Amino acid sequence: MSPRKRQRIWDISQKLHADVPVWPGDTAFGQVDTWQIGDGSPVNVSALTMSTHTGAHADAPLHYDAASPDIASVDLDAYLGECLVVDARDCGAAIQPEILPDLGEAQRILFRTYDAFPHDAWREDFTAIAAETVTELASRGVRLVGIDSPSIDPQNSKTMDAHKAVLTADMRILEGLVLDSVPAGRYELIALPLPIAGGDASPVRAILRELADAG
Ligand SMILES: Nc1ccccc1C(=O)C[C@H](N)C(=O)O
Ligand SMILES: [Zn+2]
Ligand SMILES: [Zn+2]
Repeated sequence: MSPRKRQRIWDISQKLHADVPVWPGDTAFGQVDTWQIGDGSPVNVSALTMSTHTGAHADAPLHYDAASPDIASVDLDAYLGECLVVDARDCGAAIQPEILPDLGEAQRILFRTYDAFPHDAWREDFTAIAAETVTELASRGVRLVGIDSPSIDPQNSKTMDAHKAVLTADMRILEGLVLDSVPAGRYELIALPLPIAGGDASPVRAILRELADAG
């Protein structure tokens, strides 16, 4: 029997550290030592302080609707399975429906909007997703929409139109992905949120894996 071909993996998560850019006014990432090896302790243990929306993360419906489920209550199947990565660079303020390619059978769509992900500084001019695009994706059977931007709505949005369109279609959201090294195409997505009780979002370790049937 021929050896099983290793499927390539792309890590599409941001590294978490003290200087990771966060939403203006939100909680900065912090890490402190609780115990350290030596002085009577056999182990190192630290404690984290962070916004639930730090780095690559999954929004819970609770984030944009107070009566909706928390991140511990969402089904996991939306965050695991075949996805389509779409090159949406040069879309300006928001991704419009007209740029959508033929999605085939894809139920998960990830949009790349950066040439180079801004790891070192907050960029407020990020590309969002027009609510009409969310609605069009839902009409084509899409269950999860992801993006490398920190939000699917513009930073100054007060109406959260894209999130509300997601709520209407009961879709799921991934934000803060890093897609710089990922060519447009079909992949297996694995990006599972933590079961944080009452959580409005959860960090995820998001990866893409080459599909077994890829040529
Ligand atoms: N931390 C925040 C604080 C206030 C308002 C928005 C944010 C966000 O991070 C945006 C979020 N990722 C979103 O789901 O749109
Ligand atoms: Zn978020
Ligand atoms: Zn969001």
